Formats: sequence, structure tokens, C-alpha cells
Amino acid sequence: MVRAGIVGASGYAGAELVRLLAGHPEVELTALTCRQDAGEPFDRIYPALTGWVDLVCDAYDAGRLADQTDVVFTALPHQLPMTLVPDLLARGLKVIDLSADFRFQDAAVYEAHYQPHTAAELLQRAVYGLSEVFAEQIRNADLIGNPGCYPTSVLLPLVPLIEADLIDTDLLIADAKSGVSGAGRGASLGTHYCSVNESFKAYKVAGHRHTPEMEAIMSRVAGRPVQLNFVPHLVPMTRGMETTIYTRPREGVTLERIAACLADSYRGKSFIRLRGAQPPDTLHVRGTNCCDIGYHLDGRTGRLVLMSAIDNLVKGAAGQAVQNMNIMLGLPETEGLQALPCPL
Ligand SMILES: NC(=O)C1=CN([C@@H]2O[C@H](COP(=O)(O)OP(=O)(O)OC[C@H]3O[C@@H](n4cnc5c(N)ncnc54)[C@H](OP(=O)(O)O)[C@@H]3O)[C@@H](O)[C@H]2O)C=CC1
Ligand SMILES: CC(=O)N[C@@H](CCC(=O)OP(=O)(O)O)C(=O)O
Repeated sequence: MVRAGIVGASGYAGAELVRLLAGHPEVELTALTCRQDAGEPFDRIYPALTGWVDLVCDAYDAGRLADQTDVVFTALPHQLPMTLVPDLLARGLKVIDLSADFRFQDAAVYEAHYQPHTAAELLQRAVYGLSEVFAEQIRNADLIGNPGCYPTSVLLPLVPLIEADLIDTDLLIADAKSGVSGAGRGASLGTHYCSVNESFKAYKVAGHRHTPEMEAIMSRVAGRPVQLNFVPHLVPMTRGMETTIYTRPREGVTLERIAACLADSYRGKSFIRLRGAQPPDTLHVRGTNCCDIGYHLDGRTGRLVLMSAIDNLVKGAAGQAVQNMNIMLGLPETEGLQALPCPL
């Protein structure tokens, strides 16, 4: 059995990790840490898991984590993991970080959008955990920078098409909508019930810090700089993310070629479900690690519309982190992630 610990277990991504790892047949969940709720039984913070998880959330202690675990998930706000991860790695642990601290290879790009990086020497060692795309590198990694939820939903439909040079990378527009759990558990004015109920709005228009994360990966895959117009929206649902992307196929590229490229790239990848022209629906992926992808060629304008749906807390965070752990440890990629979706 693999012994796993979660740092920040009281947060939404941390709690989702607890749910998934408590049901993982190859994992023993041995340590949970949190800050304000330290000393509390986990099932008092999240009563839904009563009967499944009987651990107490301890205060953070690196020595104890090293004694009790083999792999640690850090589900903390950006800026904190970079202060803890060097020590965890030095103690021989494998680390999967859900924040942005280890998602960038270039410290200058991180620093332009976040804050000074205090562990920049680890950025070349960290692997970007977009599981279906970077599985080979993930297999040999001891530090994963788990992708953001928006980047997961944008990159999975686009990366194969950019890699195969089938689309015009000078026209890339992504319009994404997220459930409110994407903002975390902390109360705020922007996520207050009265601010989001029966409301639907764009935010951080053309200024969201996931844009440089997506551009860095697309540029790496394309071998040249790629830019994206990205606009996130907040929708009044608890979990789920739908993304619609507008681009143009290269001259002579048909919809059949687009479909074949996606099918070839994702053949045998259990969590990618290609839906053809049928628009993906957040309800169909709720609670699962699936990314459903649809595609449609607008014959009138010649533009290609790509659509994706994920659960922001699962494929967008905790589920992909568990998938990455499976790959790192040589376990079947789908282990612990096979619960069937609720059909309604
Ligand atoms: N929510 C989502 O859909 C996604 C989240 N992520 C990333 O996952 C990480 C966690 O996000 P999420 O779960 O949403 O956030 P939450 O705010 O829900 O949880 C944050 C966790 O970190 C703890 N924490 C906060 N500040 C400190 C501190 N100073 N010292 C120690 N612990 C602290 C919190 O405990 P306490 O409350 O006691 O402070 C809590 O356990 C973030 O980096 C986020 O960007 C990535 C993809 C999707
Ligand atoms: C709805 C909402 O507020 N979403 C968050 C994205 C959360 C996430 O996945 O991103 P990081 O891990 O990069 O913070 C936001 O827009 O900042």
C-alpha cells in the first residue's frame, strides 16, 4: 500500500483528495493537515465522509509527514507550497502540488503573474501534470505541478491539434465558465450567495493568471510563441466547468481530420470522452475525472468550435492529481478514479 498525506485537507481541493484517496484500493490515507481546524476530526469538517475517514487533521509537521507517508499532496494557496516543498523532497517524499507554484518552467513568467519564487531551482525538476499529454515525464518525476482547472479544460482539446499543426494558432479564443467551488472554501464578497445566485458574469477579462500557464504549454507544444484570448466566467453552480474555444482550421483541414487527430491522440485514454458535435455537459462529468470534448465546424464562417466539460474539483484538481500519482507510482492510471458518473 502507498501511504498518502494531504496538506490543506480542509480546503475544497484537499477534501476532494480525501474522498478519492479514501476509496483508492492501493492507497492508505495516513496523514491530513490543516491550519484553522487543526485537531479536528476530518469528518467533523466534512460530515459527508463520516464512516469512511476517521483521521484527525493535524497541524503541519514535515518530520511527521516524512515518517507517515510516501507521497504528499499539497492543496494550499499559491506561495505557500514553494516554502514547504523543498524540505518534503529532501526528506525523500514524492510531492504533487495543486497550486501554481511548480507549473511554470520559467521563473520570470511565474514572477510576472504571481510573486517572487523562493524555490525556482525546482522548476526544471517539476513536471507539468497534464496527465494525458505528459505521462512519460510524469512517470519519472518526484514533483508534479498539477495544472489549473481552466488550463486543463482548454489544453486537452487544443494540444493535439496544435501539435499536429491543424489549426491557426493566430486565432485562439477560449471562453470558460466555472462553478463557484473553483474559488475555494473561504468566504468572500464575490462568491457570497447573493453575488452568485441567478448571476452569470465574466471576470478578470483578458487578465486571468491562467492565461500565461496555458500559453506556456501551447508554445512548448507548438515550438513557437502562441497567444490566447481567455475570458473566465462564474456560474451559479457548485462544481463544474464548461469551456468553448473558437479557432480556424488550417487551409484544407476538414472536420474529419480534426476528429481523427483527437481520436488518435486520446485512443486508450479512459478519461477523455470524444462527443463529436454533441455539446459536452458539466452534469455528465460531475464527480468524475472525465474530460468530455465536442467539436463543430461552422460551415458559414469556416471556424472550428471546440467544447470541453470537466469537474473543476476532479479532473481540474484532485482527480488529475490522483491520476498523476498513479502514473508516478506505476499503478494503473484509472485506479481509484473509476466511480461511475451519476446519470442525472
Ligand atoms: N478549487 C478548485 O477548483 C481548484 C483549486 N486548485 C488549487 O488548489 C489549491 C487549494 O485550493 P482550494 O482547495 O480551492 O482552496 P481552499 O481555500 O478551499 O483551501 C485552502 C487550504 O489551504 C489551507 N491554508 C490556507 N492558508 C494557509 C496558511 N497560511 N497556512 C496553512 N494552510 C493554509 C486552508 O486551511 P485554513 O482554512 O485552515 O486556512 C485550506 O485547507 C490552490 O492552490 C488552488 O489554486 C487548483 C485547481 C482547481
Ligand atoms: C471560480 C474561480 O474563482 N476560479 C479560480 C480558479 C481556481 C484554480 O483552479 O486555479 P489555481 O489553482 O490556479 O488558483 C480563479 O479564477 O482564480
